[in-house]
Amino acid sequence: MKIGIVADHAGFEAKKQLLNQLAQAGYDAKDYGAFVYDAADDYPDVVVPLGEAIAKGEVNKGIAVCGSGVGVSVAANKMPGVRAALITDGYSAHQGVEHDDMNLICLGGRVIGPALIWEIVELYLKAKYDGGERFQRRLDKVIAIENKYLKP
Ligand SMILES: O=C(CO)[C@H](O)[C@H](O)[C@H](O)COP(=O)(O)O
Repeated sequence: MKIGIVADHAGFEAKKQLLNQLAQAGYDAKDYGAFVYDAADDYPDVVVPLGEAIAKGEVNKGIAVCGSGVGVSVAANKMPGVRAALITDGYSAHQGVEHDDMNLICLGGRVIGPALIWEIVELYLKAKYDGGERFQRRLDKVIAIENKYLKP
């Protein structure tokens, strides 16, 4: 499984810590930026390269961190193929993958601490899409919305 990670300035420290934790746990994680701390960077610029990598299939699961997790999730959900959600608890971290095939988890570096972030990320990465009939029916409806409103 290929993992991609991004953060703006408000998630920069959390990303650094996560990259270490992911490497220690044996995950193949690629950093898509920001590569230097810049208090004036903007979450849409930061999340787009990861959204593109998800859309192209270069990344199976993404992690995006900003201050609240709201900005990156709003921006990323404008990109076809990206199913992003702001997650603050363990249940949603795995259920979002199992039921909804979430492929980008968005976290608030100013909201939740490092221990909870890692607990959430581990649950997210270990979870697999269930693929059951009702989940696929709903996902197909989400894809139909995407095709109607997001694609030219
Ligand atoms: O948290 C966010 C909103 O959802 C943004 O992504 C930014 O991290 C936040 O707005 C940054 O705030 P700052 O005052 O510019 O540091």
